[in-house]
Amino acid sequence: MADHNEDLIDYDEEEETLETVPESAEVKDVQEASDQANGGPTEQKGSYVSMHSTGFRDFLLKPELLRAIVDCGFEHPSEVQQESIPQALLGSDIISQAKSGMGKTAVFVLATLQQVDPVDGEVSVIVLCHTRELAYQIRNEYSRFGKYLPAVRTEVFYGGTPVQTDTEKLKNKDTCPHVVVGTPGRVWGLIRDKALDASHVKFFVLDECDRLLDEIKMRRVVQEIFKSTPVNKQVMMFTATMSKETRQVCKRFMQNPHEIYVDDETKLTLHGLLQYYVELPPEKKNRKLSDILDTLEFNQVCIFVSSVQRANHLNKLLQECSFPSICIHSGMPQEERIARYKSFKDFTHRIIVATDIFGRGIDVERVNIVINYDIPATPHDYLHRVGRAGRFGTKGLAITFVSTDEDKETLKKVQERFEVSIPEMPESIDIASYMNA
Ligand SMILES: Nc1ncnc2c1ncn2[C@@H]1O[C@H](COP(=O)(O)OP(=O)(O)OP(=O)(O)O)[C@@H](O)[C@H]1O
Repeated sequence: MADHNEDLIDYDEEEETLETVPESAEVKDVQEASDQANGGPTEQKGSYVSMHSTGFRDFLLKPELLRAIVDCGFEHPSEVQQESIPQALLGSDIISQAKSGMGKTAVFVLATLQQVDPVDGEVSVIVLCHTRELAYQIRNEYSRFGKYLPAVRTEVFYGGTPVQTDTEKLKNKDTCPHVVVGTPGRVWGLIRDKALDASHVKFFVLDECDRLLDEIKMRRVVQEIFKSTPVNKQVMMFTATMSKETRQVCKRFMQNPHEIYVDDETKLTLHGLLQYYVELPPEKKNRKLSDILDTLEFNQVCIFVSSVQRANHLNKLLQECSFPSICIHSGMPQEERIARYKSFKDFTHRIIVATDIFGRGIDVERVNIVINYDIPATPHDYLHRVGRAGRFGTKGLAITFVSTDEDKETLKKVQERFEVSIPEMPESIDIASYMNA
């Protein structure tokens, strides 16, 4: 099959208008009731995640899922899990917005695994996201949480890989997945070519939904997939950032959705994250970067740049200076992209130079420093990129290089929008302030 939708996978995000989202009254009620029942919210893990004494057990999940949750080392649900999982399990459509790294993935993975009734040869769940690496990561989350539910098969389908392999899996009853995770281009290609029969889908999930729906080309593809599924299904959407307009677009895919906004816009900044900027001319960026990497302690670092070419160049330069770096961007073969994602996740490399394909959703626990070598295009992008450090309330550090008036303007917008003060990077930074003990 011609792979003509592949260009939809990596695209430039457009500027969006943000607005403050108040916590919905209903969410507040649930929250208050839960706090009362549990003697108030509690702080756990010595971190910045607000937890509740309610446990995963209270969600009445299947024992197989509870076992897997224990294996994952999850002790308590985070706030977004606390708010969203019970609603999702009731079958209502949900839009769930919460800070980066607070466990939104587990909400839909657990909710779908709990509810799915696997029938061989039928795809029951479709999960869409905007990059191939994220799709791969989500499939792995299905494997982690579904390890004691062997009857439920999950597959990931994305572009840049042989379509024949996907088609073969889908046409054989014994290998046809019950859960399909994928990027819109490939999933639509498979449906359009009748390799994937979406007529049994009961759960439709969009992760990073604003990214999937804001850009008109991508939205059209998502719409096509949506239209090929039955009317009666549960629709769930997740993101950390969403404009008022996007929220309206999301709602058009849903029936009376339960809207869960754990954090209003000004609270989306991660509390465990130290944020600084460095003002410097472009020609001094390399020197400064090298100084930072030499001086600061880090477990793993993500360095974001604005283009494929700059990623290649900077990575080469770092390697020539003996820094253990790799790069990842859309200009490399798909297998190579996944291999690099894995080697970074497995701690084989400690520094990754990346374009925005790595800016959202990607979860690498040990990343404690993010460097915006090139400032991101929008405040939303900023929030997602720096959210790669400080996952699940851990400490982290984000440093943004600012060179032009435009860069300064973007930084100003970030500070205004998220009510955060980003000071100039001091001469020295206390290790304890950004390294977890
Ligand atoms: N209840 C929990 N207890 C401990 N760790 C958790 C819990 N829930 C999620 N995590 C871990 O927190 C990390 C972040 O989770 P996840 O990637 O789902 O965040 P997210 O909200 O989707 O972030 P983003 O907006 O960046 O995509 C993951 O490593 C996940 O395994």
